[in-house]
Amino acid sequence: MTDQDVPHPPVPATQEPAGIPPELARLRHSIDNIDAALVYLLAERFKATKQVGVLKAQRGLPPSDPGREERQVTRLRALAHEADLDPVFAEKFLEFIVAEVIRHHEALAQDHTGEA
Ligand SMILES: O=C(O)C(=O)C[C@]1(C(=O)O)C=C[C@@H](O)C=C1
Repeated sequence: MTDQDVPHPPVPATQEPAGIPPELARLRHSIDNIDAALVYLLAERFKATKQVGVLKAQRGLPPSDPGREERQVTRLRALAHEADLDPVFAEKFLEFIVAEVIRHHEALAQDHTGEA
């Protein structure tokens, strides 16, 4: 059984202490919504990369693809620029995620090698 199989109630927004300025409470509520969206978006990305990992393991392809990463970084930096987000931060964020994906791919490749 995985964590995803366990029924759980909807996750409420964070509980803020009484007496904080309403503007701060409103902004924090918005931040909570954005964080929730980020978590769901990341979960979808990892679902897709897991399938990529299986495909690569089955075909004996290397877990990482530096050429693809370079193209992604170029595109992401341009998007960040357009969106008024620090491109250096955007690149670091992608690097952080991709490093985790590669770790997953390596584990899948290991499992695949271990199969009879
Ligand atoms: O596109 C791939 O080949 C992937 O394995 C996915 C991904 C990514 O997370 O975007 C991860 C590792 C690769 O080095 C490049 C990209």
